[in-house]
Amino acid sequence: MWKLARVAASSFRRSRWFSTAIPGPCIVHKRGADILHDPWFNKDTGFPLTERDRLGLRGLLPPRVISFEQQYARFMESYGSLEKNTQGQPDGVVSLAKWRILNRLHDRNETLYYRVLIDNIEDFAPIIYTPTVGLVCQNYSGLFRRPRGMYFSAKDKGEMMSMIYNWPAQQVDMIVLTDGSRILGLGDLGVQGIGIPIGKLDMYVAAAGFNPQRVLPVMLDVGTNNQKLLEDRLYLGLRQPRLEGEEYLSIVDEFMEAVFSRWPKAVVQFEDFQMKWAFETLQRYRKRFCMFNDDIQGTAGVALAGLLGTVRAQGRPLSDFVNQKIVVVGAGSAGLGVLNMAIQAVSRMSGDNEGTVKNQFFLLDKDGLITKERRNIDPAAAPFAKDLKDVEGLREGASLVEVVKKLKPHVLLGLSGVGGIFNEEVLKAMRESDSTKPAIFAMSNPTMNAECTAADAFKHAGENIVFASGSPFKNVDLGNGKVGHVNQANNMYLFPGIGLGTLLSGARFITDEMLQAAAECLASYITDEEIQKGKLYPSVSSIRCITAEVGAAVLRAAVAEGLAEGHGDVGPRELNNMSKEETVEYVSRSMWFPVYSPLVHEK
Ligand SMILES: NC(=O)c1ccc[n+]([C@@H]2O[C@H](COP(=O)([O-])OP(=O)(O)OC[C@H]3O[C@@H](n4cnc5c(N)ncnc54)[C@H](O)[C@@H]3O)[C@@H](O)[C@H]2O)c1
Ligand SMILES: O=C(O)C[C@H](O)C(=O)O
Ligand SMILES: [Mg+2]
Repeated sequence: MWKLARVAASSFRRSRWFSTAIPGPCIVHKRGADILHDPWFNKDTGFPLTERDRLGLRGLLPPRVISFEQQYARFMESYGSLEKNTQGQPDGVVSLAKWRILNRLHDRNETLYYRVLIDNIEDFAPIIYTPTVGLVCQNYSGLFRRPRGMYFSAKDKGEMMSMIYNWPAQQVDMIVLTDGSRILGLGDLGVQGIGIPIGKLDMYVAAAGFNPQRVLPVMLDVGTNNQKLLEDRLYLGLRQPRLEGEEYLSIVDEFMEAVFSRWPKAVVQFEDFQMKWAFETLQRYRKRFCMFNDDIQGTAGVALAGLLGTVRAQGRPLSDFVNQKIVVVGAGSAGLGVLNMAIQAVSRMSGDNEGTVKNQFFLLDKDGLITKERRNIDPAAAPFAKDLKDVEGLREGASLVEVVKKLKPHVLLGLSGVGGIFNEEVLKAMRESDSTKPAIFAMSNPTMNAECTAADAFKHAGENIVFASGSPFKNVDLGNGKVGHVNQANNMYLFPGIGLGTLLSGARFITDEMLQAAAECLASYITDEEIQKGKLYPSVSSIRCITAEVGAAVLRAAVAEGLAEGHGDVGPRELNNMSKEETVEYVSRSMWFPVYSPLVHEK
């Protein structure tokens, strides 16, 4: 236990994001106990005596003042005890216990919460984000203690323009919005899906340095089609079937108008919407508002960076991407997003138009290989349907194993939400891949929904593969001192940088060029040496550095397109004059970092 506290305390001091400058004051409009109950301002036992006097806190706290470092070490010690005391208990129980202790800190003292999160991001991301956040959403109505974020329901129609003013912060920079209809691979979780925007925004604070007082998680509760939830007496959402058609869209329209009328410069991320609404809302709003869909666009960039990495892993030049055979399993918002972006990349590399470059990509959904013979094909999937003459020996609806055996693809990429569909037979078939280093991406979340485990991938497809999963797995011990490296192919590598770069650019909307710049930046982040070790993505522990680079790439793309209007004191001319290095420096400097600021009371 002592050891853990020591480790924690030393990582606290080492944090490279710590600024030695005296933090500027923070204006607070409350006094006394109200401050202690506000996690934005609360310092617990850390209030200096002079501040206790100024803010009417004297006598409301035990007399001794505990330093931030000591508070940090104390929390890490409790966390360490919890780890020890829950040893041997089922994974879900342990993860939820860890989530609870972190959540309690989040609700009490945000400065300390974000500091421990930033310094220990590799250990804590799996708790506050994927995969534990999935379990939290499934159990949300029972776990609910305090509200976080805002809830707009179908019953609020006509009220949203005024409701938005109920949010206490003057300024909001980043909003993550869901309607709960496709939470990870867990389906429709209705109002319980609020856990996802909360987790994503925690990553925005930890990875991109958004000020937690300027982020807003939002749930649009338009009902649920999940019968179990509708019958659950504890369920906290509207007990009605989901709104559809124009009724649904009018709710989202009203919300978007309300948000941008109060905070015209905010960035909105759409998250975990079922496919039909994911695509429809993206088309509807992307030219009107500053928004993007993370599942379609963030995922695509992360997958593309990984796909380019697999070309390098084979010792081939990037231009060889155009010759890779890629099988995408899952024709939903994520799978189609990946295909669209990958095809754009091939078309740029080869100079051919998009229509002629689709041949290397193969798409399967729940009914197997999608060909032009498919009846009632989804219009979004139609452009990727294969002509039967281009897939000789395969039929409409061919199974995954048939497809892999026949095509011997370089890459097998799963975004199906179905756990285990890369079974032993499929993985063994990947041994015959035409690639010298076959790639397996089991990108579905959470862990139970991954198309295969890391251990199975290395066991059945061979030690020579490169492997990536959406949720974290431990590296695999291959024996004889060899290690099968596990990459986490998760959109968390991009969305924080997309959000921050966009905000700082002041662009009014997010273009394909900005997203492409983000993906290319991530792809180039990893060195050849790392690639040789099977690494396609950098370590999560360096997520702030990655985000600074990605954010700068997005910002520069906005400048290049003439979209940058600037942010705060930094106008378009200054942005335009910044070199690449200066832009990275500017983005890094703009990141909020958790330290206790002197609180100044103003009526
Ligand atoms: N790693 C990441 O960063 C990341 C990002 C986005 C989504 N995801 C994950 O991807 C999954 C899918 O997300 P989505 O938004 O595309 O969902 P979606 O519901 O829009 O699409 C799912 C697709 O999978 C297909 N499918 C279902 N069963 C199948 C089967 N047995 N074989 C082949 N295909 C099958 C469906 O037909 C559909 O086309 C989810 O688990 C989600 O968590 C991961
Ligand atoms: O939330 C994640 O971990 C990634 C992605 O957005 C998903 O929907 O699975
Ligand atoms: Mg998502």
